[in-house]
Amino acid sequence: MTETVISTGAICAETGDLQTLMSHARAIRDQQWGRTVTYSRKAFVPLTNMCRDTCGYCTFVKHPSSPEANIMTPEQVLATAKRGEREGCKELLFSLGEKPELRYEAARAALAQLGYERLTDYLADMCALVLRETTLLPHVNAGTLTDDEIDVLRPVAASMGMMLETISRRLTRKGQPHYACPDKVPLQRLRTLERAGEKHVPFTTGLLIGIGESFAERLEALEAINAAHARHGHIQEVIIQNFQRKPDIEMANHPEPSLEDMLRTIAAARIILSPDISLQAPPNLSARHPAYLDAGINDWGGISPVTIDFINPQHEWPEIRSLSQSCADAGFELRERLTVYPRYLGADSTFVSPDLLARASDMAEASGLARQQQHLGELA
Ligand SMILES: O=c1nc2n(C[C@H](O)[C@H](O)[C@H](O)CO)c3cc(O)ccc3cc-2c(=O)[nH]1
Ligand SMILES: C[C@H]1O[C@@H](n2cnc3c(N)ncnc32)[C@H](O)[C@@H]1O
Ligand code: MET
Ligand code: SF4
Repeated sequence: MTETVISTGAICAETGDLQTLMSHARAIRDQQWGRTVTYSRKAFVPLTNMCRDTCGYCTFVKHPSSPEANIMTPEQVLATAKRGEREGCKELLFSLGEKPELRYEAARAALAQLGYERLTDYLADMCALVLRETTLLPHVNAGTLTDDEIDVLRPVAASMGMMLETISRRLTRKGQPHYACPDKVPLQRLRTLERAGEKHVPFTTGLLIGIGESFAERLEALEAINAAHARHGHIQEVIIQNFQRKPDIEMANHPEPSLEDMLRTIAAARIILSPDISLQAPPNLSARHPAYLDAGINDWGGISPVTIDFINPQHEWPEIRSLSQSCADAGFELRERLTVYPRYLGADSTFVSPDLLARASDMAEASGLARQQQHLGELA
């Protein structure tokens, strides 16, 4: 199966010559995206760290009995958003635990204190608050979503996302990272991808690499993402994220994926996925930027000048200026983008709700100008 990855010749993505594989991937990237690599300047809001799942790799999640368990108040959300706005951010990334109220009384109580029964309704109101009080565009990364949840979030989120993580059901068995995680059952993740497409939501997804999946399973997952995009055209970007070991997780002794493994996977993704899907790898999860560019990525994802990466808190964001320099050294221009990609911002787009569409289009236009001015400023 792995041999069908490249149509132009029989090269196996798993064991074939790495340089050949990467040069195929680069060629596709260069043709579609050129020598521009993008990022979104964002502020990160971990709305709650309570979650009904217990992924073996997650350091973010806290049991409701932990003193660190919390739901952010509207005041806290707004404070972060305002700080981001002052620092020139355009995206507010909400990343949070999934449906804790379905599992824990303490989560229901905390939500009730805020006046809510369902976390998603609170999330939607926090998106609305950010839209009302700031210039930021909300991006929601809240895991699996029902039809109704998408309907509630769609009017107030410019884009949404959920990592598919893996397509492997094996990883839901006892002793595996997704054991007893109802939201990490691959069929549920795939259903969310499909629903987002049916409802025309610009969508981010991706794979978590090195949690016990086989190489063939990664390719299968990429094929599934691509098939959903072929049906609906909604996948704006795919993230290839390397598992990061941390001392306080179940997988504290699980090996991290090697650089070569990451490069093979990134290149395979670029070759399998439709060229119009942006390919992203995070710049803070390794000092591997130039190699990732060589393997075919065109985006670094959200980079925050104001908040840490709450999901991988030990990894600092590269300063945007120094990232820009290292991209330039590799022959790429680093450019800012919005959370929603330009192709969903046409005047007759059905992918963004009307109010948000007008607003995001204006921002795209204005920031294009601002960018030019900034560039000229730097030259002066
Ligand atoms: O800072 C992070 N941003 C993460 N983001 C944010 C992402 O980098 C940007 O928000 C998007 O590229 C939109 O601009 C995610 C977004 C998703 O929709 C799904 C998963 C992720 C995962 C992360 C992550 O681990 N760390
Ligand atoms: C928001 C996303 O963060 C990713 N995520 C969660 N824990 C880790 C980790 N230890 N290393 C890398 N990525 C992680 C998951 O893929 C999740 O979907
Ligand atoms: C820290 S993970 C944040 C998003 C969601 N809980 C997921 O796993 O997909
Ligand atoms: S990765 Fe997401 S779903 Fe899994 S435990 Fe952490 S917050 Fe919950």
